[in-house]
Amino acid sequence: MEFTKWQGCGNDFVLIDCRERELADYGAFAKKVSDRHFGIGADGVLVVLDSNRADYRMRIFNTDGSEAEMCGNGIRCFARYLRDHGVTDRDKFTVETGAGILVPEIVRQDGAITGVRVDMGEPVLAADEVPVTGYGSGRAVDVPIEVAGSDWRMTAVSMGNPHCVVFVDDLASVPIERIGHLFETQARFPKKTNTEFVQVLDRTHLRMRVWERGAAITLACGTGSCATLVAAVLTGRSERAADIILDGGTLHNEWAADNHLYMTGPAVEVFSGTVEV
Ligand SMILES: N[C@@H](CCC[C@H](N)C(=O)O)C(=O)O
Repeated sequence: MEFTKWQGCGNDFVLIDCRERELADYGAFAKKVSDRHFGIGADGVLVVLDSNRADYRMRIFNTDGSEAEMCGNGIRCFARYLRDHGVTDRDKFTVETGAGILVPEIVRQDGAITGVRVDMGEPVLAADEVPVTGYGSGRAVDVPIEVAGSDWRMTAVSMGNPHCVVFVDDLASVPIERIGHLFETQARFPKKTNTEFVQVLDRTHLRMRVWERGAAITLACGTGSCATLVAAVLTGRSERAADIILDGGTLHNEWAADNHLYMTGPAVEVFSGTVEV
């Protein structure tokens, strides 16, 4: 099977176009090819499919084989694949995802593609829809949570997939390698969770590191960057537009007046090849 390898802010993906040929088990494929020693190496697998509700459909599988509802860095790579490989001749189109129908748009400067801007839809804040339990059905904003024997404060946001946003004073002192998995599997999150640890640099610059559900530490998380902005605005920490500075690059996000999140950032093809399935 032919594949292309992509990265957006260092969050990397194997992309396969399955419009002509579906695989029997995408989860098993993702587990196998994501392995950095025995496979191609990636944070997940993106699958291009036809849709009867939108122009295209994207599915995303984590390195552990689980399927996620959405992937922010992934949808930018997905959009550039469609444009660069001539699948579409349009710069703006609709993509069906597990988080609904989203709209990426190719960004150009003097004609050259510089990135992708995505209408990421509206954040979901109702606790039972994130889902997170134990905080009623209202919003879980700046609420206490116990993880790894310590008391933390977090804001729960769904961008189609669940996020737990934790603001800290000193990001460098947070042992994410040790505690990330304990946040992911905290019993209050019935579908597990992605966790963003965030240090506010100023009202338009937020430094974020992530532990991703089903994939562990990655260099960036697009949906997580949107959840971070929402949590920062709701807790009075930032303006409604900010740069989210990740280990692998920077995303510019805006929570606009229409309640939609708009995320802008890079998407780069790294190499292509053929893999046995
Ligand atoms: N890296 C992604 C998110 C991928 C899915 C996530 N691990 C989950 O299980 O929800 C992004 O850029 O949003």
